Amino acid sequence: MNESRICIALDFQNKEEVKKFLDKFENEKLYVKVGMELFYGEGIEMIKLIKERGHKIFLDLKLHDIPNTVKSAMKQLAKLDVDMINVHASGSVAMMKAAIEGLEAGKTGEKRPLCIAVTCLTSLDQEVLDNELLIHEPLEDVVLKWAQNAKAAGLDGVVCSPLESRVIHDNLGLDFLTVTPGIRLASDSVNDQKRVTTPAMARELTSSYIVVGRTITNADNPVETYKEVYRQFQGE
Ligand SMILES: O=c1ccn([C@@H]2O[C@H](COP(=O)(O)O)[C@@H](O)[C@H]2O)c(=O)[nH]1
Repeated sequence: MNESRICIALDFQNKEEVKKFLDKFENEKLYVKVGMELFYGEGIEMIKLIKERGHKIFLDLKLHDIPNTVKSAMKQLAKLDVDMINVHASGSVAMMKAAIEGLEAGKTGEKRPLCIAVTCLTSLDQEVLDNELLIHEPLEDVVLKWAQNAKAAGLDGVVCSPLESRVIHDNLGLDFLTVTPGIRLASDSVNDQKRVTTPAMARELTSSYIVVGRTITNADNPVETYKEVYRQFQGE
């Protein structure tokens, strides 16, 4: 099975839970996402364990600070040799350029990890932009502008919802990655997400990668649910 465009969010508390989950997939090579919950709990050892098992890793720490701090942090994180890493686009073009400089300075081999920028979190909608963040532009325009900034800074793509994937690809090209959380099967609860689609819709809307957490990790049968997500995203 070609799993590489489906990224499973390993939002677990500790390595025992992760091992139990990964064991269900036996010899399947996965693309997994390690976020704040797991990395703050288990740290670098968790990354090593997942890599030893041969899985690809998106390290989702969403860096957001002044350029100098982000550059130094990325130099350290580059040593972990993960496949993908990220920052917040709202940190500015200067901050995103600094992230790339840090990754280049710290990389262990020829290639640095892919670096992508979070645009508007998939838990936000127009109402939050307008009333809490005082951003009065249409959400899609904000996402596109921040994606343009990310590309100008030399990043490889963005995190957005599948709903903005097509406008980004139309404007910035298909090679510019859209990594899209906010994925739910039709029968799922949306939980705290606001901008969601099914895997089938994400495929139609040109998502480069989909990020899937609770739909798979909370399923009665995570392997079967993963296969269902895979079938939909492949258009089978
Ligand atoms: O805009 C964003 C950025 C990151 N995420 C992360 O993706 C997963 C989604 O989990 P679900 O359980 O499928 O909702 C989670 O780890 C988030 O931190 C996001 O949802 N939206």
